[in-house]
Amino acid sequence: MTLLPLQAHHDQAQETLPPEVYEYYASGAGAELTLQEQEQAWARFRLRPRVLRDVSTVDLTTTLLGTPFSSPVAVAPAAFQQLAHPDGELAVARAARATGSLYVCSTRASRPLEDVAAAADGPWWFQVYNMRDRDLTAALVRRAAAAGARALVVTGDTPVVGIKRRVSGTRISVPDDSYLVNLERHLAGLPATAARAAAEQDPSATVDVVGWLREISDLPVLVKGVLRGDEAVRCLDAGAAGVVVSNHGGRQLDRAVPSALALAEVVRAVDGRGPVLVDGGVRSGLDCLVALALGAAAVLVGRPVVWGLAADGATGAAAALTALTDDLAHVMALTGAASLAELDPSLVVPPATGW
Ligand SMILES: Cc1cc2nc3c(=O)[nH]c(=O)nc-3n(C[C@H](O)[C@H](O)[C@H](O)COP(=O)(O)O)c2cc1C
Ligand SMILES: CC(C)CC(=O)C(=O)O
Repeated sequence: MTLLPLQAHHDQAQETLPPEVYEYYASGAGAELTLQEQEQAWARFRLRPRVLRDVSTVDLTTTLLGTPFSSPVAVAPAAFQQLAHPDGELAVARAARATGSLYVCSTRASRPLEDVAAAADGPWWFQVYNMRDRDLTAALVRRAAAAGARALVVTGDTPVVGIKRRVSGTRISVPDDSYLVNLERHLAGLPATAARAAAEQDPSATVDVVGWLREISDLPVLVKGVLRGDEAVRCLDAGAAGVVVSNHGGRQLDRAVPSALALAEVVRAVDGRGPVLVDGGVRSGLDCLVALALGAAAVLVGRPVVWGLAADGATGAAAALTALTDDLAHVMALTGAASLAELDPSLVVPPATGW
């Protein structure tokens, strides 16, 4: 069940955003089976609480790749946030700073990276789309590193962009000044269509991209979009510092397994070699609790932050993060856990069958 403040943001965004923009954010690929199943999948787990523990204070602080955060609820990378609110990524970065959450900035940010970094004014990570023009990718990554990104998150599930039928009739055409804001200076006056072609994801990219990104940036690299244990190991063997279990919010391969059902296998396979983060359909403290108990180091949220942004700028995005964090603290108390270290798989009963 979606937390009430998140539902209110969603409803307000749906009422106020131009319909094609709302549909762009809300939609999933194909018949949207993964999109639908994703939220429900978290609710298929049951809990085995502990009793009579001192939960007078619940400590949600955590550390990711050596950086402390106030909460394990983090902001997933989401493209073109200026379509939701004029402040776009700046507002979301400010929201993450206000709540002490990790902010992951998308390659498709619609505000200049350096301005986003200044708004984040603290630890943030940069999501990388490996573009057809490698020099363009390298230039952007170097700028992100220079602006203070502490890690790179390379998205592995988007060799080509999933077809969202809902928007295919009225496909939003992202204006060039939003699309190219971070790219055009590296593209030496190419016309907009050629620039956008150079900036497409490169479908020939392999896991070698992990080593390349490390080399050019000197930053730890995580791979996002992992849904199998063996693939997680392949990424780590290629030099990844961690992985993000994700199906891109149901926007890429329809019928991909919900993240909730992939997480335990990936955690087992990674076996402590690096952090495993997760996203997809997280809409309540209980969803976060299940993810953390199964071994996630942090839980990223995509659409709820976008709806908060659309509803009320930085204040709305921060309210979404705070609502999730407060709800997590509440259900942790009910589970008998006073800190994240007290969450473990024994608290969770998985669904009776795989699916
Ligand atoms: C509108 C939108 C844009 C997104 N843009 C990106 C992106 O630029 N890069 C990326 O790696 N993932 C992107 N994602 C996927 C999110 O990072 C995340 O995996 C997903 O939204 C999580 O699911 P949730 O929205 O159900 O929380 C996007 C998701 C949405 C909804
Ligand atoms: C440009 C797109 C691939 C951005 C994205 O990741 C998405 O819309 O899901």
